[in-house]
Amino acid sequence: MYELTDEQEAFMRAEGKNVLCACPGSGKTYIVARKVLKYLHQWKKNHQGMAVLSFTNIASKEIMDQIEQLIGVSGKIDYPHFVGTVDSFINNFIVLQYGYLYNENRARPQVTLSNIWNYQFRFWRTECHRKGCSDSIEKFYYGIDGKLYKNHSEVICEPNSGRKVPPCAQYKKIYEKKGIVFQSEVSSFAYRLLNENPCIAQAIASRFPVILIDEAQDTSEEQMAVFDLLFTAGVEKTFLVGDPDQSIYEWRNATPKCFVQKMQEDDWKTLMLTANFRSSQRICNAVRYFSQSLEDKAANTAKGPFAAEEQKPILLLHSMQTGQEKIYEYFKNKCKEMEIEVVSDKVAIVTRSKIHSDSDISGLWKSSEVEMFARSAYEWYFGSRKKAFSLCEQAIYSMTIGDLKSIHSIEDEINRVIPYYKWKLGIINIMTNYPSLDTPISGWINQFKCTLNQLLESSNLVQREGKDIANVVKIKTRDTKMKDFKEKPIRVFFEKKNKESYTRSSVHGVKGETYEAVLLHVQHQKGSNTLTPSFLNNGALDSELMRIAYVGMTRPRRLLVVAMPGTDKKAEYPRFPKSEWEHVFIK
Ligand SMILES: Nc1ncnc2c1ncn2[C@@H]1O[C@H](COP(=O)(O)OP(=O)(O)OP(=O)(O)O)[C@@H](O)[C@H]1O
Repeated sequence: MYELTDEQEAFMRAEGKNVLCACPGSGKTYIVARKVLKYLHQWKKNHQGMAVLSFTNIASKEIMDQIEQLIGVSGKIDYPHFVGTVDSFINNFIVLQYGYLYNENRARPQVTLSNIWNYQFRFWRTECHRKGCSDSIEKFYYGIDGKLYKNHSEVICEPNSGRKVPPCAQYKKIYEKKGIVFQSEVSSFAYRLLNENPCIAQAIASRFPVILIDEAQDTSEEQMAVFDLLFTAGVEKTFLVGDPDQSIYEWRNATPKCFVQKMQEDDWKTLMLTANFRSSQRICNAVRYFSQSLEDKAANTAKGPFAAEEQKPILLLHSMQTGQEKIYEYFKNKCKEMEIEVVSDKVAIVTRSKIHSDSDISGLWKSSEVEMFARSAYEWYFGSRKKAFSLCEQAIYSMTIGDLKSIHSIEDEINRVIPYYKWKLGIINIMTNYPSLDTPISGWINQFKCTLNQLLESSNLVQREGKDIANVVKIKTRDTKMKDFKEKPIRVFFEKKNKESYTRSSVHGVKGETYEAVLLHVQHQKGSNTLTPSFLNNGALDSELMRIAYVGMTRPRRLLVVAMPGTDKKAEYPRFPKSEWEHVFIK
């Protein structure tokens, strides 16, 4: 066990309601594991436990692994405690247990991703069909404010003459009565349950008197509203651990706002971890310009084994014509000069761009179609919706119509079988129902099989011989090199590419990781949500894009290089002052 810093000690002593704002490399998982261990040793209650929550199964597993390392034996934290994801906590302990109160049969609700029931409803209007509302009831949900939303926008619809509520709201009632809860509304449903039934909130608070949320900067507003009700209902000890500067999952409704707000509330105590055990002091000094939390504050203190590294971070400026290989060559040579071995767990080249090459497991995908679906899902969530559509379309075409190789125009071929506009809607329906990319790959495949089955059944498309779902949607079952690959979230198989000697990854793919040297490559790309030199120098610190840059820059221990176009030697780079950054020009 490490000797703890004063700040870490303060966290170990803390009781009541606490927010721990922890800088990169401060050992969040380590200190969470120590805290949990401390409580486990003291625990005397048989039917009340701790809830130790994070956002992905992988993160939960990391906490468990860390605890095992500390106690030196492998085991499981079992009843009465719960270690798992925020989603599974809300599903299992709130929605599935008490949701029966809101349906007519008093049955356990069904949480679902897609609408497989298609209940009949006579009152749709032409406009409802035109806007696509009649076909997408799973996109409607009540927010915690009680208002009806579709795709994050409030539904503002003039009710039919004589009707008090719009048809979508009436249709939604039918589903509600049958106990069908769509995944998108689980948190707001849980909120409503607790809000309208304070005794349930009290029961859960009493079942879990200690709640600890790791990576709490990624809590959505709805999730935080649910936890707020539990906190006020009597949870005795609460710990929100996170770093608002590292919130990079807005696409799944994560927002650092809730976390930051707690830091400002009087009844919450804010604790800080400002010692960085990962990076050199020079890196800590240089990256503070990209952190909102450190605006007008001192840099974090480097306390790790490379705290005193002499090498300044490098701003590598090149012309628009400079080839990528030249930039990488410079970086690799610099690594060699610093005696950093260029291997994938020590050296990483990261970009903001979202799509990367395939997994490291050979023969992972058992058909070209399943790979296209998985790739399409990755594009759908992280990349280009157009690419996602094209991949999904090709996979469905190959499963139901014919060989892709022999066709000239996919649209013409499809039109022979089914009107293209109907086909297009079908594809969109499949994509909007892709399971989350945080699902472990084997679970993702199983969930996707069910969704695809339902969606193909509801269309008139017939699967070709040998191309049925069971044959096509399949992955490898065993791998000798990576035995636990089935437990890994599916996104992992697209985020990294370790085939070269170094790691190549999107910033999302290296979140939480440590390397000796990192090159953040600011590629020149068109588009509003890309990193550019001007954004890095002048962009808002509270934007997700800046946080993505910050996460990338805070991964290395010894060498940080940021490469971007810039040939004017007199140009100003306000966030890369020469006192902290070495400016290097290459042609
Ligand atoms: N008191 C301590 N003394 C020495 N090392 C420590 C101490 N506390 C934590 N550490 C180590 O510091 C390292 C911190 O890195 P880690 O990746 O866990 O940080 P983190 O907070 O998760 O960072 P990030 O949020 O940037 O991913 C870990 O290896 C951890 O074991």
